[in-house]
Amino acid sequence: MGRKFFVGGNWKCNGTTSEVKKIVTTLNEAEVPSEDVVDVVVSPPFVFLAYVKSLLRSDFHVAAQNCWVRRGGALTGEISAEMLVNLGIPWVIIGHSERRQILNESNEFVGDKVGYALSQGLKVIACIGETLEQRESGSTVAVVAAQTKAIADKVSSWENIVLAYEPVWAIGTGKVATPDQAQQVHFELRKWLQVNVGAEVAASTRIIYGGSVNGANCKELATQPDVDGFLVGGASLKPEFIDIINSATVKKDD
Ligand SMILES: O=C(CO)COP(=O)(O)O
Repeated sequence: MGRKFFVGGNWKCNGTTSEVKKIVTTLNEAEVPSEDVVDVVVSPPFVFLAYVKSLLRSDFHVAAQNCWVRRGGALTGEISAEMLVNLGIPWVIIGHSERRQILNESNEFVGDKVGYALSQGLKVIACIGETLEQRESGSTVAVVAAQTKAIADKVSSWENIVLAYEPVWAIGTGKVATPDQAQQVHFELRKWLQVNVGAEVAASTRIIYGGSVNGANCKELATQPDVDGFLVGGASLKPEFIDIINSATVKKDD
């Protein structure tokens, strides 16, 4: 298969300077597989990006948690993709459910953002996922397909995209998707990419899982053939994030 494992740490709106320093020190001292085996990307709040980048070991990378949908300018409070490029920030998370839900970011808006960020040279962790209500009504696949389509409509190359499947009901709830539940949706997403984008993109695009991943449940999730890594919230602030990075070497089920 050859998809490199990807582990992202989304710190969300957390941290003080001293807490950030402590997390980075732990990461810098960790024994983990090489960059050939796993991509590790941590995403601090904007205000700590430059600081984290300056302290962080060179085999780990940083991501912003958002960026503006088009070129910067008279947009008080926003951060543009160009600024991230200027700071040497390689990655950005786009379309996280907290922004979709709390800040009403639509599928189209998220698709536009992904397209613009890629056009500026950023790599994108694009987030999708259904709510509990949508899952219970049986529309999970339709919801994530529509979210993915809005992204695919604005993207000509998938080379710099990681797709993060994060069921909303599993985020911050301690209610992790079972390995089967995650695998099922990842499989459907890969199939969607195959039919609607192409076989090569489907085979090479990393689809990572997010939602209550921790040091104890990561290994079993990592055995699933279509789970190519994780986007971790709460546990990325703790030393167990190292265990999650190390799940990159778990053997996949056939
Ligand atoms: O939203 C997430 C990562 O982007 C997941 O958060 P938790 O790992 O805290 O559930």
